Amino acid sequence: MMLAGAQIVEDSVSYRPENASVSIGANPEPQLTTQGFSKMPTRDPVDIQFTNITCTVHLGFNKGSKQILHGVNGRLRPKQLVAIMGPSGAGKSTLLDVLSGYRITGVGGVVHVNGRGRNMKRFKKMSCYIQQDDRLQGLLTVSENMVLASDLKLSIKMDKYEKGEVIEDILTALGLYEHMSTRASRLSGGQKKRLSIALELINNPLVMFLDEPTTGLDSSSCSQVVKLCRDLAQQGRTIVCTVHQPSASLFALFDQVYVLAAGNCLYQGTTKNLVPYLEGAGVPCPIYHNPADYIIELACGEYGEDKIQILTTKAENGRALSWFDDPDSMPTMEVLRKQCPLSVLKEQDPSTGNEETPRSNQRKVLIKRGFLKAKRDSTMTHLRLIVNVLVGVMLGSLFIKAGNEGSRVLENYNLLFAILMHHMMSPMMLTILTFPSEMSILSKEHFNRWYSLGSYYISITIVDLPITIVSCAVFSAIVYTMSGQPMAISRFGMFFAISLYTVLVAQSFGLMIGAVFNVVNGTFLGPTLSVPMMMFAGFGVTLRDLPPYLYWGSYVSYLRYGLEGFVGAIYGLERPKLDCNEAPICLYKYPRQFLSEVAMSPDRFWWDVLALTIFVFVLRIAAFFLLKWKLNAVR
Ligand SMILES: Nc1ncnc2c1ncn2[C@@H]1O[C@H](COP(=O)(O)OP(=O)(O)OP(=O)(O)O)[C@@H](O)[C@H]1O
Repeated sequence: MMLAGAQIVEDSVSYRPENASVSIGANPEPQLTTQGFSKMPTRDPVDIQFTNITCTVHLGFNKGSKQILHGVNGRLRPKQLVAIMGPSGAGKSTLLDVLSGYRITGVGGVVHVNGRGRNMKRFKKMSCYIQQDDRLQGLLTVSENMVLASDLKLSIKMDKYEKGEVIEDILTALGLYEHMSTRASRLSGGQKKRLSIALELINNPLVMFLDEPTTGLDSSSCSQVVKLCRDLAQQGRTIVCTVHQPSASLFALFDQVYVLAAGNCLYQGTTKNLVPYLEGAGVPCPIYHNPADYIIELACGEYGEDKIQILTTKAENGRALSWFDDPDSMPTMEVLRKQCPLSVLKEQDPSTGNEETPRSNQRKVLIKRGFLKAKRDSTMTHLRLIVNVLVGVMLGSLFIKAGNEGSRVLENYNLLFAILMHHMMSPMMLTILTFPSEMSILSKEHFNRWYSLGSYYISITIVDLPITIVSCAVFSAIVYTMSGQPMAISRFGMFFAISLYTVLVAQSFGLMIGAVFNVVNGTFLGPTLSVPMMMFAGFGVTLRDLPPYLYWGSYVSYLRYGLEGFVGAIYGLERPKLDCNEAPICLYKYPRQFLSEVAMSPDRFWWDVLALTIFVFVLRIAAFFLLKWKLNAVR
């Protein structure tokens, strides 16, 4: 009999397309139960205390700054499901960002974990952050998402059957087992949310932060997700969610609530103590009124701004612990430190790097995932091929047989520049348009330590290479033969090499822009920054005619090396005189004459290759550092 876990592994390893027989509509939503989720936390529970947390953002040049959190305090107890509540703009997501360690800029205050100042590296190893938008690999099925995540997050010493058992356990507990062959993009909102949780549960985190896990869900899905979180918390985890305005029944599912208004804490304690707390503060909750609704109305200032002040003072901005159950028995920091001595922490601290698996494994899994995504997104793969064939045929027809005719040398030169434009624009724009959409998933997975940025970067470079090479080869073969360029393997090889290098440089340039700017700004910047490159390429204004003070431009324009390389490939290598069949006088019958006219030397081909190689490396490395900077800057 095959293990069910192995079934999951087999399913995804063979990359079976979606199982049409598994239909969301046809199957009733399975009941969620973490009773089946056998993976209990393996470490001591985590008690988090935060003191005087502030967060300030800069609003831009000359616009000053804005303080979002005003020195809030609080305690997040283990085995508790904690709700951070408050009106829109109160600072809930910001507080969650700070507590999870996601936000680092403009943050003040201290976070203690089990009585000690937070060690970010250790904390990240025990926690995960699930952001509001579901950042899933939509092209992959549930089981593929899980298998690839387990390959990245579980020890490489575990075999696929052991990993399969973990996955099966989680999917069953989260009611996703029936949907494991469904693509993530086709799941319902609640199922997507559960898949986001399932992916992070793989390495069994002790602390989970969830930003608005109930937003956009119907009441039944809301309570399913919250019950799931509560069950996970009861197993020994610390789970913190932000919620907008829960219904009375949903509110009752939380153990602890933390209410924010304009960056201040109005209440911190158990859900059932909220009503007596409000009564004690002189703002009693009306009978038959949902206390969750009432405190939000108070936080919005509907009953007067003074009430906010009263509640903030009474809650001591989160310092007061008297509204917890049994506040006197709550362990002090000293007790917590004794319960969790450094010697134990030392044993628990893995000696490996930031991620769970070695970088070689990360690269292998990411490359596998990249190829699978490329295979699934066949439209894009086909489109790239078709565009290259079409443009190749179009240019080939426009400049048909221009390559060997002495009277059409200038025409052929135009063709070479047009080819260069094609190699520059299509890959650059494709990268600028597609890369920003990858950023949110990259940011989530990288923050949750699935892989290093270097592994990701190398994998996307490798995954794109085959289709880039094939498209470029197809285009080159079509345009080269149709336009009647000299039929010599060496010349075609040189022509293809320059084409490929130009594509790689343009892609790297697009990556630099896509890593930093959004689609709108990138779409403007990419072509705009390419114009000076065209000016300095030596087309229109020859390199000889460039004013001396602008000559430096020709060195920084990769198109100059591309054009020079093309000219070297076609007219260099001591090319004999050209045919002169179509006109009585052929000005450039002798290729050397033409080369001197455009101020290009025939023997610079290898210098051009070297320059383009340097461009590829420098721009790729620059794009990597810009990406790294961007990932930190958004935090
Ligand atoms: N980078 C930023 N620059 C300027 N203002 C910001 C920035 N980040 C957050 N804010 C502001 O800080 C306040 C709190 O934002 P936050 O997203 O934490 O609120 P929230 O309580 O989670 O709201 P919602 O429930 O609507 O998501 C808002 O007024 C928001 O506009």
